[in-house]
Amino acid sequence: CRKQSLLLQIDLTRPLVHQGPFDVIVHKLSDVIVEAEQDSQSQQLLANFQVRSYVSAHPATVLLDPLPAMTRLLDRFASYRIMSELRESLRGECDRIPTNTFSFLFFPPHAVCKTRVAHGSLSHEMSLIFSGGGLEDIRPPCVLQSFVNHGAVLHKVFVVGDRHFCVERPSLKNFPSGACDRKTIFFNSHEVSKPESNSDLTAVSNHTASRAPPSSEAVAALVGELRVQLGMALFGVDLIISIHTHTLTVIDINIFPGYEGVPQFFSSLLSHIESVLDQRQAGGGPSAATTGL
Ligand SMILES: Nc1ncnc2c1ncn2[C@@H]1O[C@H](COP(=O)(O)OP(=O)(O)OP(=O)(O)O)[C@@H](O)[C@H]1O
Ligand SMILES: [Mg+2]
Repeated sequence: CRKQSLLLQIDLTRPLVHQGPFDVIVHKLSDVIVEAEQDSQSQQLLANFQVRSYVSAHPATVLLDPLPAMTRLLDRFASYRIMSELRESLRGECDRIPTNTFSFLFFPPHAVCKTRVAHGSLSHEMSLIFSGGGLEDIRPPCVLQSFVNHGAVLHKVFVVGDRHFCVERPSLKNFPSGACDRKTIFFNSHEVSKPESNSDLTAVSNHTASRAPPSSEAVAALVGELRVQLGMALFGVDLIISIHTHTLTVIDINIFPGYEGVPQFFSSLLSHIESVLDQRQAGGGPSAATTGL
């Protein structure tokens, strides 16, 4: 009967309850949830969707991904907490994942300032500050992350259930370490780390270190741990490798990232859905099924 399954696009202008029944709902509501705080049209879309009440009325429906898990990642405070817990839990297995928590007691050479809200168009407006004086330029609520020189290479890991794929993207270039009086640089993250990005901020000098990819064991350990901690199946992790210490730093965890650069996305998603439905049939129960694991 699975062979006869249908793929339906949900019509957000009609109540979800009139459109099912669904075995699995795959959604990308993160931006709509953030925009609904300001925008009445997005509020209306969410009101129509009513996925929470749909899932409580249909507990066997698998939601990819569950809203509480996903909503947590809309707040960079929460995702940075997850990143630092990750470091603790991987300490034994993988010493290559260092701290990226920021201490206000010691101003690091440079810091990247990001909005607290992690989704929506404003969340990509960032700044790079070079001294304690640069703190005057930041607009709370925000988070500060130590800037790591990483040779202008970003490694984006795309997770689909138990599979993951790694692609390289442009990234911020290296800056000379040490105290300096350089002015704060304001940038939009999409100008530096999209496949087509071509910004002065990503221009690489001849002295850039060679681009060794991250260790596949380290990435697998990291992804495995994150799947458990997040309870999500569709997420991305952005990694950089320090040119000085060669350690990996997690700089970002993304909800349902743009999988355009992953040709295997659709087949991996289908096979993940098959395995979740098989678990459900075998009596895995709704709570196991809705975790998206
Ligand atoms: N700690 C850091 N050290 C060095 N560069 C950083 C750091 N954090 C961010 N960057 C640079 O800024 C870019 C954007 O950062 P980040 O991934 O947090 O933004 P985003 O807007 O959340 O991204 P996404 O498009 O994945 O949603 C990175 O791709 C990288 O080039
Ligand atoms: Mg990112």
